[in-house]
Amino acid sequence: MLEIEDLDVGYGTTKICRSVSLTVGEGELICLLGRNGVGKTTLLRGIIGMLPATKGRITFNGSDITAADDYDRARAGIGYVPQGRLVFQKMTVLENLRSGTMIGGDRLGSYPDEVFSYFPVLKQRLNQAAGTLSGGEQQMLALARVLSGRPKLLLLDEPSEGIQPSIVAEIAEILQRIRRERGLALLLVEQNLKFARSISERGYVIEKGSIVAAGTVEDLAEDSVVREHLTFAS
Ligand SMILES: Nc1ncnc2c1ncn2[C@@H]1O[C@H](COP(=O)(O)OP(=O)(O)OP(=O)(O)O)[C@@H](O)[C@H]1O
Repeated sequence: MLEIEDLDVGYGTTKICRSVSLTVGEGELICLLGRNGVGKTTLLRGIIGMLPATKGRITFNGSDITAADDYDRARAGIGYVPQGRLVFQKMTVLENLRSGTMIGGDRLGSYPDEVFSYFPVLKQRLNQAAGTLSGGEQQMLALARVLSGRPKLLLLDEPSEGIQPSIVAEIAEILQRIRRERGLALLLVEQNLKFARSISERGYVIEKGSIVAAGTVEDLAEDSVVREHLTFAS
């Protein structure tokens, strides 16, 4: 579904990601692990079109999208939940959800009821300002908003950051369910190896902007890989 080949991405003349190659198959849950500041977010920004590729190619569902703008990539089915969640704090839960359906082409701003089957807590909070939700609820709202646009591939930037472990486990279960029921593919950026292991089968490790290891999550959880490239033990 997503194929990244030999990609360079950076800010202006500063190259951050170098010769990155990775794939995400249809319905696959893939993790990208790495310590702080190694280029994980930069790579996601390159995939969604916020930053231009200076080398390499991105193919999505058989189409070369390397030069496509961010709007067209979203319309093609790439959803993105940035680090820190970034919901509209002063808008209600309902207004936040409606903003997500714009990308799906539904300009009337309706939202699919099925998102409430995944996140029932949001249905009870529809008229509450998003900024008054707990961190875990805001993460669920950010996920639900993007899912309202019916993406085929979801890019998630450190969804477990700053969220209590029981909610992290709940989010992991919800993501598994969405994958089973909707065939959604996921590229999960994480530092939390335990969370990444709980939902992905395969993944990559990035260090200083380059992929330094790839394999099953069990391979990546080996002591030697963790010691050399990651922060968290399993
Ligand atoms: N807007 C920017 N302009 C210039 N450099 C940036 C910008 N954003 C990030 N960087 C630099 O790019 C490098 C990689 O940052 P990035 O946010 O991609 O790392 P990360 O792996 O996602 O880190 P974290 O886990 O801490 O979020 C860092 O050296 C960072 O300082």
